[in-house]
Amino acid sequence: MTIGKIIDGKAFAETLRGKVGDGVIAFTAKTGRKPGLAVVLVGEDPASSVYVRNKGKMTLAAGMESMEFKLPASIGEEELLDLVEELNADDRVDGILVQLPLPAHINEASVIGTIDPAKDVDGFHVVNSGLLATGQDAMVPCTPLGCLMLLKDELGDLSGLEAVVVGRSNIVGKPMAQLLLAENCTVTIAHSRTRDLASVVHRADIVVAAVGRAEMVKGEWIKPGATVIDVGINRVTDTEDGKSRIVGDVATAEALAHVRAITPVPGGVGPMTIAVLLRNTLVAAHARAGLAKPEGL
Ligand SMILES: NC(=O)C1=CN([C@@H]2O[C@H](COP(=O)(O)OP(=O)(O)OC[C@H]3O[C@@H](n4cnc5c(N)ncnc54)[C@H](OP(=O)(O)O)[C@@H]3O)[C@@H](O)[C@H]2O)C=CC1
Ligand SMILES: Nc1nc(=O)c2c([nH]1)NC[C@@H]1CN(c3ccc(C(=O)N[C@@H](CCC(=O)O)C(=O)O)cc3)C=[N+]21
Repeated sequence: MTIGKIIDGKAFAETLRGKVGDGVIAFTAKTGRKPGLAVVLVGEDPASSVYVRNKGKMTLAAGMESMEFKLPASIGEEELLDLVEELNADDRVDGILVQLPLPAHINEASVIGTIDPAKDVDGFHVVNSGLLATGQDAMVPCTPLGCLMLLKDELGDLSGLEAVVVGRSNIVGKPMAQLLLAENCTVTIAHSRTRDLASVVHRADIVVAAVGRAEMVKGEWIKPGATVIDVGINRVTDTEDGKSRIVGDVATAEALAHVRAITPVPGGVGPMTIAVLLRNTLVAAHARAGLAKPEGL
């Protein structure tokens, strides 16, 4: 039996971060300042704290300015909106990321809608999602853009391929579908009300799983030779050693016998998300400084 390839997202992300680092040096030489990324974390969600710490570390390693704002979960919406306005007005800040989800008493859409679209390095503002949906130059959400980079690296031209995106969130599923459509894929978006998910997935040359359910996409659902991108980050407790580890939305071990290539969890899409965040921040810094878009990113 042939076994599929495991796509090394970690290595790809490292290369991308290296290119971003070169771009940062050039930007700093031209403008006399470093690109700046502000990350806002509300509450104490331990998983979120890990992402924020990693992002902060990588931002500094790429030569950028990192600003972190840790706010208590009890903060009012007005106060959070005021902070976003301050960051909008701060010239040192090129990118603003407000970690999601926010506590239930805060309206996420109002917070995202308050971010200056030019600093919206997550690409979540309706201006950016609208630009993406209409085929215009936009800030593109980091995770889907990272997935697309891996797919193009693996497959080259995606034109005409059948793509199935499982999940329709605003942060992963929907923008992923838009990107694949722009690459001329025939795109299906599946979700919790989809009937016979197994046979929908079985049509796909490209499967992107962004569900948030540990190993729900089974190996036998995958069409032989398909390429699978596993976005899921699910913390599970190992039944054998009782230790906690993270797994994706795809049953990877089973899927390996069917796929052409698949991203692992960890070491697949996650590191790409952070690398693209830095890339988007560098791109935003160039646009705000009136400089041409950096090449090769
Ligand atoms: N690696 C990375 O960088 C990132 C990873 N993630 C991870 O990706 C996963 C998805 O994240 P996100 O999009 O924010 O999640 P959401 O919970 O916002 O969306 C999940 C989607 O999956 C669908 N879904 C849920 N259950 C099923 C089911 N049984 N069958 C088919 N579809 C189903 C939902 O459908 P419906 O709309 O009908 O409810 C929904 O559209 C999570 O594990 C998250 O942790 C997220 C962001 C970045
Ligand atoms: N405004 C906003 N933007 C986001 O992009 C955003 C967010 N909110 N909320 C949470 C999700 C999740 N997310 C991840 C980023 C990196 C890894 C990552 O680096 N993962 C590594 C390590 C995982 C580990 O071992 O813990 C990996 O998969 O190899 C995972 C998940 C970004 N998100």
